Amino acid sequence: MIEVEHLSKVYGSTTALQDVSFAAQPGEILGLLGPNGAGKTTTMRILAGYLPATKGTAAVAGFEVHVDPMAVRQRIGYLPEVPPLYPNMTVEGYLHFVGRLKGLSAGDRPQRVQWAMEQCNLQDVQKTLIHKLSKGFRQRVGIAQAIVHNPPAIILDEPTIGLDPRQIIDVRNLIKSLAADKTVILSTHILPEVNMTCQRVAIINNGKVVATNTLADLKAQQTEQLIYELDVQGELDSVEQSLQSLEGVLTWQWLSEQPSERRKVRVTCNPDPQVGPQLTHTLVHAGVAMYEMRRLGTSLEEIYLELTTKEEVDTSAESEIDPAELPVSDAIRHPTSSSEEADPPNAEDLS
Ligand SMILES: Nc1ncnc2c1ncn2[C@@H]1O[C@H](COP(=O)(O)OP(=O)(O)OP(=O)(O)O)[C@@H](O)[C@H]1O
Repeated sequence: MIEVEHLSKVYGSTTALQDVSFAAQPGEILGLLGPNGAGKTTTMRILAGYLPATKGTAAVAGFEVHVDPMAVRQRIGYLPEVPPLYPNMTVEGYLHFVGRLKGLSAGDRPQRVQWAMEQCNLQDVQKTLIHKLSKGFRQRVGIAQAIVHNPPAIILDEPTIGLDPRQIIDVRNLIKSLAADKTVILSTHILPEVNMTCQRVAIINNGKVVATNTLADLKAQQTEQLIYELDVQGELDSVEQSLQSLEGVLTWQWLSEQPSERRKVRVTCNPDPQVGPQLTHTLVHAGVAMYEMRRLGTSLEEIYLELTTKEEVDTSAESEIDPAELPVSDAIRHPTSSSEEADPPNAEDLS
């Protein structure tokens, strides 16, 4: 139903997406998971037809976005990060207005608006002005405007951001009910969101898809390796030669470049439990001082962190903050860069 193939997007000197591919089928909720700035919004805006891709294709129900944008817009519902609402309209009036923009006939509109309000549990506030609604209700109105024309595909950009826990549960349940007969893609930077709502996840980092799988398979895949983080002091060559000499060591990656030859290194090994003791023995024997050796777990949070910090770490040798030293939950829930401001509501966003 939704197919994205080799999508790239360049904004001036910023490459926001590089060769991104994934697909989602009817009845499925696919989570697009990644830290701030990963490229989630860019992907969604291209899919919704609001932004041209630099390369690659995005298609909905067999229609390519750049070839037949009108056909795609009729088949897709899009909730941007900030819903494009008109605060001085009533909920019902606004949904009629959006229905008209989306090409619903005057005869069909009352029934479709009623249906969207029922789906999103908005009947009690249908005559209320939008600016008087709570954030949770405004989010539901945002979802209602995305589904009012009954599209088979829905894309939701961070649909639960800023909601309180009760509202989050309500919106998640609403999304699950919509997915019964539709294809839903939602973006989030929060792992629990995917865990709670999605069957499958595409993890995106620095504009690239670094994993696509069910969460269960993702976990199974990662437990085929053991990962150790070492804090060592010694000649670089001695450390690297020691690592190279061990059969169980698959790869390693320096996490920090620090003075006085003390560094952190992340070592990926095959799952043989003997590799850990062998590592210690070989390094100490080579005259390398070991301050710490930590085996990284395989919780989903750690897997996500591993997948989404790899490249950052590789290229951040000179940065003052070592991402590997951030607490896992902080790095995931409180990424350092700020969110992109969504476009201000305008009539084009409603079309
Ligand atoms: N209009 C633009 N002009 C220039 N660069 C942009 C523009 N929009 C996005 N970018 C850059 O493209 C990259 C991807 O941004 P995007 O908003 O798609 O990420 P995101 O994963 O949705 O992030 P967030 O979770 O913060 O919304 C970032 O580096 C961002 O700064």
